[in-house]
Amino acid sequence: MSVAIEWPAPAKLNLFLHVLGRRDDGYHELQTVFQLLDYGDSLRFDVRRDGRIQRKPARPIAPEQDLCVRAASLLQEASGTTLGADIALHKRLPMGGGVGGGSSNAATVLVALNTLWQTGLTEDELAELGLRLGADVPVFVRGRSAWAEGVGERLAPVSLDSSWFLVLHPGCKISTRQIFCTPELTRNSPSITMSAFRAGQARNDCEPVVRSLYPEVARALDWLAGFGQARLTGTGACLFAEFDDEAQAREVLASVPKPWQGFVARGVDESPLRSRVKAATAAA
Ligand SMILES: C[C@@](CO)(OP(=O)(O)O)[C@H](O)COP(=O)(O)OP(=O)(O)OC[C@H]1O[C@@H](n2ccc(N)nc2=O)[C@H](O)[C@@H]1O
Ligand SMILES: Nc1ncnc2c1ncn2[C@@H]1O[C@H](COP(=O)(O)OP(=O)(O)O)[C@@H](O)[C@H]1O
Repeated sequence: MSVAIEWPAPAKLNLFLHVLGRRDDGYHELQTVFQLLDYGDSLRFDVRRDGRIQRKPARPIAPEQDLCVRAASLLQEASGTTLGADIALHKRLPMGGGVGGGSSNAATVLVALNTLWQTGLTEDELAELGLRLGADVPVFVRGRSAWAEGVGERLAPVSLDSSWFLVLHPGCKISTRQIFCTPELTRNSPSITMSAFRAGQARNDCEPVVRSLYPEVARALDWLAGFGQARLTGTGACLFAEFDDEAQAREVLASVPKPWQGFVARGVDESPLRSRVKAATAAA
């Protein structure tokens, strides 16, 4: 069966990121707001009867590390289906950029193949499978901007007043693990409330560490601060600023110095993936 539909895999921003402590398993307890964007990668699927799972194009990630392939294999195993898939990924998001591209790809694979394979897992079951692939996968499975705690798996949907974002990529790739292993990282931030966040009492605890390890990110943050409040997303390397309208964001994008790159995107409470699944369910 050939299914030519594009399935969106949107990006996220962490509007703030507090590190509250470290768990016995080495993972860190966080508090964050995930802002979903209407911009990201997209995927296409062809269901295979022979049970094989293949990524197209095969590069740049080896199949055993590829989150698309790993997500499909996990769903295959959990559901017992004998079906497979060819997965075509159109990559727009920078990898290791803190915008959650790999996690979002994995979530879209879980949600799309659960539909195409008719495996019938619930959203909770898909989110639980996603968490095994990465801390950021559940928010993309659920497809709602959210207040998050734990390692990012305790999620409460939020309605944000956000409008447009300029997301800037300074060109370096940052390992999340490296930032969380740095001794100087603040690990004892107090827990805050949503109203404190809305009042601006929030920051990204990873920013001082990333600034000192990656001077290019520090330069980009200082440059963007000339146009608005510049913040790091996740553990970087991307940073962002919010604008009242698209035109302002695009004007700043046009002046981004080379070799930095960027994109402009709208903040959304509901992800394009969730909207797509709802539309498909309503039409069925
Ligand atoms: C911190 C965030 C905020 O969104 O950063 P970004 O990766 O988006 O920049 C994420 O939760 C990251 O999620 P994700 O990228 O899925 O991380 P994982 O693959 O699960 O973890 C990579 C490594 O980072 C460390 N890690 C990750 C998350 C966490 N809460 N505590 C940690 O200590 C662990 O060493 C882990 O082995
Ligand atoms: N399909 C994929 N897309 C992006 N990254 C992937 C994918 N599969 C595996 N990865 C790995 O996951 C890591 C984290 O990717 P990504 O989610 O884009 O960044 P971040 O967690 O910083 O937001 C990448 O550095 C890459 O090695």
